[in-house]
Amino acid sequence: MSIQVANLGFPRIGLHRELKTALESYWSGKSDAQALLDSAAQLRAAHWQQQKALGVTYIPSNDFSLYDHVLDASVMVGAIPDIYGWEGGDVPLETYFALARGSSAVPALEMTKWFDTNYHYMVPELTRDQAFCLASTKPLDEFLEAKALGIETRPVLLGPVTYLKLAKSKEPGFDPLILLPELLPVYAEILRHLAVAGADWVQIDEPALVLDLDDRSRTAFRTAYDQLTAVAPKLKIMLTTYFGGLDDNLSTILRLPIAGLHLDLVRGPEQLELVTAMAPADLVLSLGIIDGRNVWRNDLEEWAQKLRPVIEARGADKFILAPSCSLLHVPIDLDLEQDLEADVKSWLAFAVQKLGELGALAQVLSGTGEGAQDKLAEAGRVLALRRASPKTRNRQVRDRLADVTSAQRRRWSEFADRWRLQQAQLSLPALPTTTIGSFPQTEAVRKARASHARGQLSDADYEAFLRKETEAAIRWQEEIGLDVLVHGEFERNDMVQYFGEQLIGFAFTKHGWVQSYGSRCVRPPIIFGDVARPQPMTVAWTTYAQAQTKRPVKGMLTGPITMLQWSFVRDDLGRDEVCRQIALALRDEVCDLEANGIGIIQVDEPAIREGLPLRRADWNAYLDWAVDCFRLATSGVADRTQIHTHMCYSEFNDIIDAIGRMDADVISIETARSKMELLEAFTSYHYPNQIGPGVYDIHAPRCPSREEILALLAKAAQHLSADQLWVNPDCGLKTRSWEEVRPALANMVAAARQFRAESKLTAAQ
Ligand SMILES: CN1c2c(nc(N)[nH]c2=O)NC[C@@H]1CNc1ccc(C(=O)N[C@@H](CCC(=O)N[C@@H](CCC(=O)N[C@@H](CCC(=O)O)C(=O)O)C(=O)O)C(=O)O)cc1
Ligand SMILES: N[C@@H](CCS)C(=O)O
Ligand SMILES: [Zn+2]
Repeated sequence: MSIQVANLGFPRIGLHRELKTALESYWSGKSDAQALLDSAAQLRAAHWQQQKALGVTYIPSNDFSLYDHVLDASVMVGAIPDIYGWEGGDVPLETYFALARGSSAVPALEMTKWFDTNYHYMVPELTRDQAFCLASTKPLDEFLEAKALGIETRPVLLGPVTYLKLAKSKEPGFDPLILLPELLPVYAEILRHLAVAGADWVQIDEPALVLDLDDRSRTAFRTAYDQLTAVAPKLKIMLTTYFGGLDDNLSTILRLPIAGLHLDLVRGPEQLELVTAMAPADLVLSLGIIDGRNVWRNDLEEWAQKLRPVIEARGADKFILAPSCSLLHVPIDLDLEQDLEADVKSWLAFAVQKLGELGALAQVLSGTGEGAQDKLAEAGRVLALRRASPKTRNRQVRDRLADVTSAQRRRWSEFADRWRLQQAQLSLPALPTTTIGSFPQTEAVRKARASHARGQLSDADYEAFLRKETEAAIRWQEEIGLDVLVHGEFERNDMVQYFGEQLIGFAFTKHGWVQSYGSRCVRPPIIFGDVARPQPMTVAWTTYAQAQTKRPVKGMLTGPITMLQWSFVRDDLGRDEVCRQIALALRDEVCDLEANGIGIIQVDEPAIREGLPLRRADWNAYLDWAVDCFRLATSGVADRTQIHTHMCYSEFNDIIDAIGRMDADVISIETARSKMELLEAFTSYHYPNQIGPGVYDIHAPRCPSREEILALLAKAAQHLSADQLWVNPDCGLKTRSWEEVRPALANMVAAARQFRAESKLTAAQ
């Protein structure tokens, strides 16, 4: 009996971001719906064929999405809020994209982070009297589409309990989980359709099972799977968990009448022994042994040794090999990368290579396939070379870190004293106005960078272009009367990649795109060695901008935790240690900016909340080192230098104490979208430092009026004292156009002035 390989999800965006191109062309009206649907179908077909060629037995379908799989689940169950005007029947593409991106008439659904990843999903919005119905048969359609191509697939559904746990309601005090009895019949209906169409297995994703669960949630799992397993006795359910171990939820799961259980053995390796000892003899175990969240080549021989006795004891037909989670979170194909250093490249595996690794391991464990054993030996040889490589260690960096003192993680004086000195230096008005850093990354900016990268635009011409953009941005900020200016980040491709490209210990890819949301992608850098900064990274552009104006220009850096969180991190050193190394490199940058006359420096940490471990028991350890790293990066400056930080996409309640301990002089946060609700965490904490609650929702194209901004400022002033407040947008403006940004920021400045005048506030206290 041979061991089979499963995949849980293939990246959707396409090797050359074909989905991005098709979506953006459709949205801009350059192509029609049919062209978009054709491109999507071509991508699905190519991905199924490729997985088949790689020897995957359980190939996923319905893992593809035009925008987001959680949104697809909402559409499948007909959970479409009334404002979108859907009246039943097929959900038009227009409605789907209105939910995803908003339209001139309606805002988009809220978007937030998918567990602890940098992928964003559209939050389901449910009401107490929510009715569900099967509004889309996408899982069935895609199963049949693959079947017509001669490919048997295993459809993927987002599980009903996780779906409800991710959902929100505008009605206070209502927990969407009470809607489970109404939701389950829709899941039952789609399962029946799949069974009739000939599906053998269905993969139902329940990543909520790796979270801390209360008894109600555990009962919900029992209710759901008791019912769903009875729907179509021949359709086997592979209950799929990932992003962590099951721990205290394990016994609940093992009592469910499911046919298969997928375990993330990368995040929860200890589960293997426990589950194989406790699981019913007929339960098929899908072993997630290849990291779907990282890019390192695997030690397959080690896995072979670990798995052999287990497989012998339980029987090969009771196991499937798989990645730990969907491969959505990794780039597609390493073979495309021609510029990576050969040794670093040999240490890596992207989605295609990972499926190849699983195939080789399955063959070795099954005793089939020629040459598979050689592949394992080759992997072992390469990994030994990686372990011995001098590229991964830097004595100076290690020595310097060993010598870090607690004084280096503390500013000289308390905030109140620092603030007095900063105010004497900067003379800012009350409610100072500023922005978060980036200005529109226009087509011209992206084109110039692309031609520069292709060698078609010289260094001198590219720099001249960027100087022109930066200077124009400074002039315009002066004109509209902003108090603290930014240089606009025109030279940056991405707030993490830009720094990764300049630091030692990082590698970066040309084609390693990973979907962040919708058509937007990022190329996470790869941290393979100790991190060091060979030379200043931002001083030239910041000082250039400062030289154009008498007003203060904020230096703009990405913080250590965000650099870590949005990169692929080496797996041979603790994340905390890697983060400390980045913090030291950034500390030097902060000090260099100060030495070059920059009086305000912002160190962005939008990913600090996302990095919070999924289990509460692990929170404090993480927050302690995360705060330490931020302080190490920012405490090397004099009291007169003002340190800002910025956070977005965050609920702050869970981390408010850590935010306090970060001790930034000023923090800007995203609050406009929640109409200042997110500010409550700061109010109840009595946050003592300065704070800029966002007053302009940058996710929507619409321009906020002066009155709207005034109302938000008044609300913020009810939460906090007016002399603590700054006025700024929710986040950077890189995804917006100048046509949208210009009037919005002018209104923001006008609103701040009016608020100051009406409240008789003068200089910041
Ligand atoms: C704040 N956010 C970020 C997150 N993660 C990051 N790593 N960075 C972030 O900023 N996570 C949370 C949020 C997510 N938000 C976003 C917002 C916007 C994007 C985005 O716009 N991504 C761009 C790609 C950005 C980039 O790398 N640009 C490069 C390459 C541009 C490009 O595609 N060039 C073309 C040629 C262009 C031409 O000729 O016109 C090419 O190379 O083929 C650059 O500007 O140089 C996107 O387009 O998806 C992401 C996350
Ligand atoms: N400085 C960055 C922060 C984004 S979270 C920007 O403005 O785009
Ligand atoms: Zn932001």
